[in-house]
Amino acid sequence: MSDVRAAIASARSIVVKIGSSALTDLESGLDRSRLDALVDALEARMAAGSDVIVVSSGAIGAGIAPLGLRKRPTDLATKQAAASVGQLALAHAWGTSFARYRRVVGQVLLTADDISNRAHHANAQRTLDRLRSLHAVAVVNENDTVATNEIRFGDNDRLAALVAHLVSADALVLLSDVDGLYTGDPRKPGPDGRPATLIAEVSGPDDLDGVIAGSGGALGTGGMASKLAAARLASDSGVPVLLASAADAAGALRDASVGTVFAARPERLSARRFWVRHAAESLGSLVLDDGAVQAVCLRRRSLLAAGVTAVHGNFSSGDVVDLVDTAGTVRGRGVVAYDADDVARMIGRSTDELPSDLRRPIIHADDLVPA
Ligand SMILES: Nc1ncnc2c1ncn2[C@@H]1O[C@H](COP(=O)(O)OP(=O)(O)O)[C@@H](O)[C@H]1O
Ligand SMILES: N[C@@H](CCC(=O)OP(=O)(O)O)C(=O)O
Repeated sequence: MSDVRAAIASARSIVVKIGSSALTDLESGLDRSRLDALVDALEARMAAGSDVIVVSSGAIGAGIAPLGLRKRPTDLATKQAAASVGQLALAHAWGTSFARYRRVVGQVLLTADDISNRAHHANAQRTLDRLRSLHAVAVVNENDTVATNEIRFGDNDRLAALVAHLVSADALVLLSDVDGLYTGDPRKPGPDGRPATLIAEVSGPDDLDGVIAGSGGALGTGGMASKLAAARLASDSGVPVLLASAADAAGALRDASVGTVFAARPERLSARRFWVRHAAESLGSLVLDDGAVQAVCLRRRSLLAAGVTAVHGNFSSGDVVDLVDTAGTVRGRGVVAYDADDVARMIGRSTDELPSDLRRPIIHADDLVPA
């Protein structure tokens, strides 16, 4: 067995995320027998000595049938209404299913803001920790009814990876309707007409070269791209990831013998760099010329005004901004040292042309993270 699988199999604390497609269908809503099978597998892992936090999608999926809607809503207000109906059913179903084992469940609803904001972050951490010490299972979901387009998590894959980071979990398990990462969407033939093949282990970004991460099904939201982004986020915080089918939950949780595993990076990203890359919301962007992209994103130098060609957004000193190249691709992120209007006055000028109070780099190398 590979080292990564062994680490996941023996992880003391794990976060397990279950996608909408694994728990709900369009016509019948929540599938209780599938949920019971998942709870059996989770309970077996807990009986073997692991602490488990569940991140459960499915609120919108569970709210579709009771509201008489025929497909997954696309507008925010209907999604939020469906989530408010479905979350009640979802939390109740988790509670009833775990009650078969006399296990108590606590519902934890979070938004992206709760992870970026230090005070909320500490509260969420404390609640999760206390639920664990009381032997209750936390069932986490995005707080859909208060989340807006701007602040909502891209999806629960990201939320699950942020929760794994928050509680310093030893492993993250993503359970979906697909049995792992394929070279392309397994529902479609690849560009050469051949079927996509399963990738058993991803050791680093090079293993993803040529992989096509497509969109999700009728009920899922994130698709494979969001699972890869979540795996990267977890890997940056030193957490290995297993992606498997919810139908294989028993094997996935027993010995990590199924699906695709993603190795954690050897050294965790520092807390500051992690926050810049993953938690903070970007409030603007700076366009960099080719020389600045090379210096900053590849050679990790500080960003000077001379390499910036345009500035967008209304940010203040201390905010996080995206760094984009001239083709519009995001190449990194950083904490900007000046307000947007100061940056606008400085761009394209060499340091000795600038007044003495504007001679610090626009972004210091320690505050920069490549994409
Ligand atoms: N490269 C790929 N490998 C595996 N699945 C892929 C890939 N590209 C796209 N997919 C699709 O992504 C789907 C899983 O995403 P999604 O429906 O959002 O799941 P969930 O509801 O579990 O979050 C799979 O059913 C699969 O069809
Ligand atoms: N929070 C929402 C959607 C979450 C979501 O990311 O869905 P999925 O891609 O199936 O994990 C819900 O519970 O329906």
